[in-house]
Parts: sequence; structure tokens; C-alpha cells
Amino acid sequence: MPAHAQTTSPPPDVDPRSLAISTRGLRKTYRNRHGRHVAVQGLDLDVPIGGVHGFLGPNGSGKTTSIRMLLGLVRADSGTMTILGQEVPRALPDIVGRVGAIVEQPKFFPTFTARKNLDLLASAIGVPSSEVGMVLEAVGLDDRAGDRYKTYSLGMKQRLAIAATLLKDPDLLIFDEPTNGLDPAGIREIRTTMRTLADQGKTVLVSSHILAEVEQVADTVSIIGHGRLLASGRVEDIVAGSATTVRVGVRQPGEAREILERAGLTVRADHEALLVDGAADPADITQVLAQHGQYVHELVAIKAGLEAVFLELTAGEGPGTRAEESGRPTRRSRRGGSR
Ligand SMILES: Nc1ncnc2c1ncn2[C@@H]1O[C@H](COP(=O)(O)OP(=O)(O)OP(=O)(O)O)[C@@H](O)[C@H]1O
Repeated sequence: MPAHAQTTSPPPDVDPRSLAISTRGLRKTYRNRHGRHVAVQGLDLDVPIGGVHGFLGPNGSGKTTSIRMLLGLVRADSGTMTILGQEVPRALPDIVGRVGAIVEQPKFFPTFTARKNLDLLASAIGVPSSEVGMVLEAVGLDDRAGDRYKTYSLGMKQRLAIAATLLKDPDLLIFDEPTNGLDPAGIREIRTTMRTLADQGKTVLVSSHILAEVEQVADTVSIIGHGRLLASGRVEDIVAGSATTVRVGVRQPGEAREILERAGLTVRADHEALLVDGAADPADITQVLAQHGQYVHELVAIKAGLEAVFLELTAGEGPGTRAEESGRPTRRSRRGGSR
């Protein structure tokens, strides 16, 4: 059994006081014009105290809904949740000062400087204005603090949003897709900021649909699909348990892809080449192809990443397929995860 499969089941007796966030059996159903829609179905999430925790899954997998339930912005149908050891939403008023979150783009005054915007916010929440300089420095905006907000790049705007959450000096930071719309330089800046905050002892929960992006900064991750936990644990443990992806160069990638898929392998196109997951040994790929008159001119084993793990965990699940609706067992339970 791959290592990550062992990490999918949170220990039932884990003490929520040792965790920054914990959920058990969290569930949310939305009603829309097509009927009922299960956005989060029995989610068990454990976020350890300290470090960066990536909350990962494709678009629509239930990340935002889960975060909104934790923050009391959406009511859960069922399940339990704790933040910093306290049961929420009941204890939210007690812990709100220890949690900073960016769930939607915060509103700043475009013609005011960054410093002025934060000064206003600080006085509104009763934080001394001496904190403003410190939080601007923490996100690397101290030298641009006198510039008007409207002149900021998207990455700077996002870092200012993070600075705003730091005013209360929270223990836990929750960032929902903070790098959406940013260019590579902006993404790097946010990653650096998150790393710095975690190194200062804060816990950072960051959601993203781009697994590879968060993989570089996260200490631990939870990967969800269709509102359910697929894998969780330390990044290196999860990746270590995954099969290696193999880059395969062939003259007729279309035909080769069909052959490999018929052989039960997961195949993605990568420019002229194919990325193949699920082979126990790269030699198996060459053998299958050669049997069908396809000869490999490139074969490179690529270190598996979280993206490959996700594909492996969801292989066979069609887009939009919901285990509950289809009555199929979940990947997790098929892998022997128990609660
Ligand atoms: N208010 C709502 N009413 C109806 N359906 C909703 C509502 N909010 C979310 N959903 C649906 O619930 C599912 C989960 O959405 P959610 O936004 O939680 O996912 P996500 O993982 O955060 O996705 P993204 O990365 O796109 O933000 C989606 O299918 C979405 O369309």
C-alpha cells in the first residue's frame, strides 16, 4: 500500500487541542436549480499547529465551502469542527482575535496609501497604529507603504491583504486561493510571505487548486476531491508513496496513448510527449508499446509530485462524478482507509 494511503485516515482519537484545525464528518449540501448538490461530504481535516498546511483540490472540490464553514460564514449540515482546540462555530467569538483569514478580496480605498488603509483598519479593530509598520514589514511592503493602493500590482495587493490579517497578531492564518490571478513573481512573493509567517511560529492554512504551487511551500497537506479527504500528511511522505511519472517520447503519441490507456495506465499529453502514471516499472511502458509497433525514443522517470498523487488517487473518477450520487465506494475506502 502506498505511504499516502496510510495517511488518509485521521486517527479517531486525535486530541483536537493538539491541532490548529480539526473537522470530523463535515458536510454541506447546497440546493440549486438542478437539485441537491453535495459540496462537502464527510470531510475529516487535521491541520497541525505550526507550519504551512496546503488544503488542496481541484476547482469545485469544496475548499472554499469548508473554510467558510470553519469561519462561521456558511452553516454546516452536520459534522464537528474545532479551531485552536475550541469547538466552532460556538466558540468563534472567543477565538476570532487569534484567527486571520482572507476568504474574499478585501476592500481597500484605492486612492489611499497602503499605510493609510491599514491605519484606518487598525483603528477600526482597536489595534495601535504602531503595529501597522510591523505588518507592512512582515509582508515586505514597508518601502512601498506610501504608494496609493491603486498603483499596487496584484501581488502587492494580496500581500497588503495578508498584512491586514496580521494586525491582530493571529496564531492561525487562513488564506483561500491567495495566489489566484498572480504571475509567477507574485506567487513567489506570497509563498515567501507564508514561509516567513510559519517560521515565526504561526500556522498557515492555504487553499489552492494548483497542487504543484503549494507543494513547494507546504510542510503538510490535505488533498480533497468531491468534498472528501483523499490524502493527508507530510508532503514528502505523500509523494514518497506515489508511483513515479514517466515522460515518454514516441512518434505517434495519439496511438501510443490509446495503447497505454488500454493497458490500464493513466496518460496525459505533455507537448509532443506523454506523461504516464501507474507503471510499476518504466520498462513495462516500452514493452507494451513495442508489442504494438510503437518505439520509444525518450523515457524519463520524473519525481512524483502532489499532482501525480492526486491523479493516482482519482484515477477512474470522471469529472463531476460524485461517489455518493453514483453509489460507488470512495477511493479512500477502497484503499482501506478506516475511521
Ligand atoms: N452558494 C452556493 N450555492 C450552490 N452551490 C455552491 C455554492 N457555493 C459553492 N457551490 C458549489 O459547491 C461546490 C464546491 O464549491 P467550493 O467553492 O467550495 O469549491 P472550491 O474547491 O473552493 O473551488 P474553487 O477552487 O473553484 O474555489 C462546487 O460545485 C460549487 O459550484
